[in-house]
Amino acid sequence: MTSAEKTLWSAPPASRPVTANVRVPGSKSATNRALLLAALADSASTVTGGLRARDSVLMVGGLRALGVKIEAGAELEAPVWRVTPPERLHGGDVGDVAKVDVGLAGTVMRFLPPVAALADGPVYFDGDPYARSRPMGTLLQSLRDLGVRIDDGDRGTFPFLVEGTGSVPGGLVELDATASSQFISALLLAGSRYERGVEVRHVGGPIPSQPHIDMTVEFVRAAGGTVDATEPGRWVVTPSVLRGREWSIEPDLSNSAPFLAAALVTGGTVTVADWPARTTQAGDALRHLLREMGARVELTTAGLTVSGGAGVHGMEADLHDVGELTPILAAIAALADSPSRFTGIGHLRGHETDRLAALAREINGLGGDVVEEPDGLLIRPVPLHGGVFGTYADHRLATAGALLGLAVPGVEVEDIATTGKTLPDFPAMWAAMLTADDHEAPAPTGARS
Ligand SMILES: O=C(O)C1=C[C@@H](OP(=O)(O)O)[C@@H](O)[C@H](O)C1
Ligand SMILES: C=C(OP(=O)(O)O)C(=O)O
Repeated sequence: MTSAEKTLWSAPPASRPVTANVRVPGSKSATNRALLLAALADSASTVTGGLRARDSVLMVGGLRALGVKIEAGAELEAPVWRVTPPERLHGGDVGDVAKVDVGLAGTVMRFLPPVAALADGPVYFDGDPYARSRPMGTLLQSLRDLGVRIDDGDRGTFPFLVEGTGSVPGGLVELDATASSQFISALLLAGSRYERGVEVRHVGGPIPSQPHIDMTVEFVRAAGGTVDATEPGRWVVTPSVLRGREWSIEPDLSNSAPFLAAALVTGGTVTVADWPARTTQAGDALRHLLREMGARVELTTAGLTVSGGAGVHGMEADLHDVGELTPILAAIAALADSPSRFTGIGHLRGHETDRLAALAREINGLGGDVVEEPDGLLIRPVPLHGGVFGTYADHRLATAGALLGLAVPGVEVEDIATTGKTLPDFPAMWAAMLTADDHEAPAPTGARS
């Protein structure tokens, strides 16, 4: 599709402060970890409340290609999958290989090759054209270091063939995970099934997205695996049998960000239901980040309630741990009453698109003043005007454009359907939030923090 042919979505402006209760679907990161660990377990599992969006559908498709039985249950209350692992993960035969489509999903492109290495034959990986631009070479080299044969035609990226032999020797591997925490998570998730387990040592600068690594450790342990994470930059997973179990998935807190931000920028109140009291999700940081930008934030038994009305402030923040929140925070910052500087996010150049370049280009296209820095963004708020907001197949660029459109008339977001990567029905959810006349946000009571 040329950009002229791309569909434009007229972002609805907010005619008054947004007041709504919102329920967001399950966490992408948690759903894909649970599905994968269920596939490696010794017996069947259920995954309840998981995300049904492009990234999890790709994970389901990839696991099915490896012979895992995944049945979707009735969805009266919450989506349920029943996952039955096969006796042996199945590769293909030469000339009839198993095929995994990773789309543009980091969790699928990084987490599944270490699983495919356990299959009894070759597994072919490919994805969206832009998947080839996302960092992969480090993971492929790490798998080779652990005894896995991979034919990537020396490209270090897609397409490639993982030549599964039914087992992986495993052991010690040193890698540089400055480009993505997912390299580490990928090896820890599969490592229990390697003959010698896996010892991962990071050599390099700071690792991004620590909460996501914490989530991985938590999930492997919850599946019955053993992970030693006591030494910074080193993780040891001992060989062990993973157990089938019932996984219950929390709402995706990072995907609640545009809705909560809508309350802040319009001076309204939004409550996101079922916010966990304790979680490893990166999105939990919204509680302090939105407060710093001027919101009133209360965690109650009803959920997380964010209210605006006292102004929108810029902030200086190191977003290294919570990089996936950057697009929405950048949109808030462009509407604030003082400048913002976000640092520690150079790795966002390897996300769904080069997010630093894309945010600068698109906000500036609306008249903004955003400067791309080596490891972040400097955002000076100035009056914005309408125009096309490009999204580059990036779900979080699209929701950032929608947020800007609440405050700036005439914003046309390109390819809003790209939100389906992690948030199906985003336009309908957004419209419901804006028309939620009769949805009075509950008075926050019983605050937990
Ligand atoms: O493991 C995960 O589920 C994720 C890890 C992070 O990746 P990076 O460390 O590559 O930023 C995060 O940005 C991504 O949205 C999800
Ligand atoms: C970086 C992200 O996704 P992925 O899992 O594809 O890396 C994201 O969702 O912000």
